[in-house]
Amino acid sequence: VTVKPLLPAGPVLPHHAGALVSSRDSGWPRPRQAVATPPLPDILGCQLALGAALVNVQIPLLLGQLVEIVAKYTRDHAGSFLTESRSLSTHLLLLYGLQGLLTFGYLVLLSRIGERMAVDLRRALFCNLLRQDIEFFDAKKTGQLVSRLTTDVQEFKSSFKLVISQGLRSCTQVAGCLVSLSMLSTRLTLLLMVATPALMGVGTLMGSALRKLSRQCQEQVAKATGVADEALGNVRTVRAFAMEQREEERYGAELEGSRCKAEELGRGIALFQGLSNIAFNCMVLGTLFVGGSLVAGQQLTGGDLMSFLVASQTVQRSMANLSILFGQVVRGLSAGARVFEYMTLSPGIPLSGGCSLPREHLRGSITFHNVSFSYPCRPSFPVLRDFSLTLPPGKIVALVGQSGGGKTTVASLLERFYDPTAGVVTLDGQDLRTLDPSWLRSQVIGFISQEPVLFGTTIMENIRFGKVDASDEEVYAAAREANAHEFITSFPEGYNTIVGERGATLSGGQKQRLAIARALIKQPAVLILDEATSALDSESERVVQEALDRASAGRTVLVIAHRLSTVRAAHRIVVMAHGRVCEVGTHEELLKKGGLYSELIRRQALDTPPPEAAQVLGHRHSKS
Ligand SMILES: Nc1ncnc2c1ncn2[C@@H]1O[C@H](COP(=O)(O)OP(=O)(O)OP(=O)(O)O)[C@@H](O)[C@H]1O
Repeated sequence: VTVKPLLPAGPVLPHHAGALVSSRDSGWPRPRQAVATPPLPDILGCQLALGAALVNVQIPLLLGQLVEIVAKYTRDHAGSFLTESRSLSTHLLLLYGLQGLLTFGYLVLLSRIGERMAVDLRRALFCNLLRQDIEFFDAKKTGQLVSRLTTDVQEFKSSFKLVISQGLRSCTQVAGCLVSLSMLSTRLTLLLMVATPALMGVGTLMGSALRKLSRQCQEQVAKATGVADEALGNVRTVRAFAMEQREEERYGAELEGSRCKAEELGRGIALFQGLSNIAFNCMVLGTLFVGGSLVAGQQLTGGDLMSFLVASQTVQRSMANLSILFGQVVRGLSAGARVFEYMTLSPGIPLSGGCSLPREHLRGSITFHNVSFSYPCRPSFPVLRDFSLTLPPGKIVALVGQSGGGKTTVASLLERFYDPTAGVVTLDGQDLRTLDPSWLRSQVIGFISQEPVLFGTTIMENIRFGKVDASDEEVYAAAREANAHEFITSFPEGYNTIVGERGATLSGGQKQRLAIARALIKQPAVLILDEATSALDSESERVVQEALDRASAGRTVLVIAHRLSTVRAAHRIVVMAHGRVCEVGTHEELLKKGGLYSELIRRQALDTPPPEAAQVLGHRHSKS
């Protein structure tokens, strides 16, 4: 027995801008440990943003001084305007240049930091999601998980970027300009401090109503997209039922709903813009009016009034930015919380770690000892009760019983998708819980289900999914064993044929044979066939069954079957009812016994079309 250390059960956290290191354990890249101190680009980005804001505070003051010189020449017409204004203009030009450079610098850095952070978050989240227990996926919708990977990370990244680019800049500008303003004129500043928050309050109220409307608008668009997605994704069903017209109408109705909402939002934004233009212009007029009377009373110079106007505009713009930013930050934080909620989840069954048995000593004997089990999402509904079963090495055991009786659940426990609530499952006498799950799944057990899922890549890659490092020769051998080589080579692109999304360009029988090749390439000691031929027509079934019979030789095989005609050859047939084993024997023994199995056979014969029924019944009569 070789023992691998258990992977740390803790969450996978992203390294902020970090590269990933490959983990041999899982085959998935895992992020390096999170670093405690912020990396250099973050600090530099903040410093540049701060610098740009401080330069912005300086500019109104210099503009005021320039206006003073202009006013002086308008009054006196003496001396050289160019000479007097040269140094100030050069200073301003330099500040403009510096401000542009700093803005360029911090935006580049910010974009770099933000994008890398988003990639790190997505990778770490995806990595952690793939590690979760199957029960986690039972309870969650795929769309919800994908949305955390896309929309939520995007929202979190945007608000992070906004906090630094706008938040830091706006706060610095508000603080700096308020100091400048109070130095220019205390009375005007007090007036501004009363008027601005009042206007901001009204603006914030209107803004939150608009945001609510915008959310409703997005939800309506998402609804319309959902309808289109469903119709396009299930186009075959839509075509088969000639429901194109109805789907068009459904989509049209949702689109109409989103148009109404979007127009309402447009009207709201227009009103907001119109009112805020009036408010800002009134503020300018008010400042000019009060400031002008101060200038007339020689309490303020014309240049100072100009500085005040520019600086007060900067304060108003910055405060407006901050109020928008607030809503964005709240949304970003809740998106971040949703992302981190899944990133800090730890699976109950680790992906890898534990013992593995050397291949030469592996016999493939499986035993369920008094296993009881309920699905975690339905804990009060027992699926298996005191269930005991032995799969002898190299033998075929068939599991039959009523639909919903728990047959697939037995296979899921064997794959260790779940752990039993009570009792033990063993492989060659070793409790499955002590064995390395990734070794068990990738090297011991081959699973072939009723509806095989293929990936939208080449046939070669799909078969190699069973053994990542398999050579081309191994792939060909597995395909031959699965009766698939012939049809694959008949395609113009052969093994490089792209199978389409979920294998849509292949027939059911072809998909199933690729799934068999994919399972066989790992040379599993134990094979689970869960209703593997039930979705096929009789000709495909014959070809697939032939491949399965060949694959079953010398392996421990668990066949789960509805159609009892497919399990007659099994070394042992186990009949399940109410989560327990109620009969065990060969086909003949069970027929002789006249219990549940013979009842199932009788019922199936009645349901089966005449020729097959005759065959089943004929077989039954000849044996009994
Ligand atoms: N992921 C799940 N979460 C909760 N309950 C489940 C889950 N999968 C199956 N069940 C329930 O467990 C019971 C056994 O299901 P299972 O799929 O094992 O039956 P089965 O014998 O394989 O049925 P069939 O022959 O129809 O495929 C059923 O009542 C089913 O509703």
